[in-house]
Amino acid sequence: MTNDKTVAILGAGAWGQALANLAAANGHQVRLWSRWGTLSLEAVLQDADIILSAISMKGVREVVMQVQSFPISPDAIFVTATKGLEPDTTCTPSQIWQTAFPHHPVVVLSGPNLSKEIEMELPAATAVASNIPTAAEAVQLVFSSNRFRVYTNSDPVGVELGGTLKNVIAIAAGVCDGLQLGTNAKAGLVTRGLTEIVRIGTFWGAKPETFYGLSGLGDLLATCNSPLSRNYQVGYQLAAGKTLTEILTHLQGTAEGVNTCRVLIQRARQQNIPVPITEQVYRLLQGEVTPQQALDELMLRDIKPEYH
Ligand SMILES: NC(=O)C1=CN([C@@H]2O[C@H](COP(=O)(O)OP(=O)(O)OC[C@H]3O[C@@H](n4cnc5c(N)ncnc54)[C@H](OP(=O)(O)O)[C@@H]3O)[C@@H](O)[C@H]2O)C=CC1
Ligand SMILES: O=C(CO)COP(=O)(O)O
Repeated sequence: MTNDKTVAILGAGAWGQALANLAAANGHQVRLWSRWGTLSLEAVLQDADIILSAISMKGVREVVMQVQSFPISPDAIFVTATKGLEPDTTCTPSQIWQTAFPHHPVVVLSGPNLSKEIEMELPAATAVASNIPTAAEAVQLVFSSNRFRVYTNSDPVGVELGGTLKNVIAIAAGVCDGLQLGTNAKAGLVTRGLTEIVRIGTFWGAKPETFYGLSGLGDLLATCNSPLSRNYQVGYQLAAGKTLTEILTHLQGTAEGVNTCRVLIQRARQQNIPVPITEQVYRLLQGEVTPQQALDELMLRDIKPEYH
């Protein structure tokens, strides 16, 4: 390859490692950083063309502040692959990166990308979105291969929110399967979940069509149907009667939907956006309702037109 890039990947969790492997397989020089690793953050960042964060939401701001204290290439492109919302500010990860680095392009990478399948070298597709088309195209080139098809997209807000908001619906889908409610119920839930995502996302500035693409519908299909999804697993185990504390103690990796649901409810209530599924997931996570009560609440809401 003639156009090799130096790629710094921050976060050596499941997703950071999978993305590092994809870039390395394309011949790029990859430096993977974890707070427990042997490489210093300063060394990882030095002269990097691409700085990709796969840090879980709870660590994003802390890592952003650390990165700010080291020299980086003036041409560096930031990529965020985190799917979450910050509790206190309700900011998305890309907003945090962009505010900290206003003179650098920020690209959002999101799609139906269960990391275990990608590590098994199964084919997958994703979207890279930015307001700066050349930045998205540069990131597309770094990760594209015969097993990872990368599409550019010009709606970073929508792509980021698609990947983030679907985690709440994936928890609900896990509950649906855990209660053995059947295929009709699941189809109804996921479809109305998408309506809810479009409603919130467009209110927050995204283009509606983005949610019918890879990071919205695509990621909903993946996470609402796969036991590999940690968010789905949370819902499935809640349906089996486990407490959230028990589930999170034994869960491998991060289920961002738990935190996202709380942030989402806070913001949706402030802004009067109807989010009935998210509301029931929230009450379930708070221990205020049982899975069966949450289902009954959803089914017995006031009847209404489908499009309203
Ligand atoms: N796994 C997947 O299939 C996919 C995940 N994602 C998203 O990517 C993000 C990461 O997910 P995943 O890799 O699965 O999660 P993991 O829990 O496996 O990894 C989280 C990573 O964040 C790091 N981290 C968290 N807090 C800090 C901090 N304060 N300082 C430094 N590092 C920190 C962890 O470091 P340490 O190990 O040192 O704790 C770890 O490297 C999530 O937002 C997730 O939604 C997106 C697409 C696919
Ligand atoms: O976002 C993901 C796949 O696209 C990963 O889903 P989970 O975080 O639920 O495992």
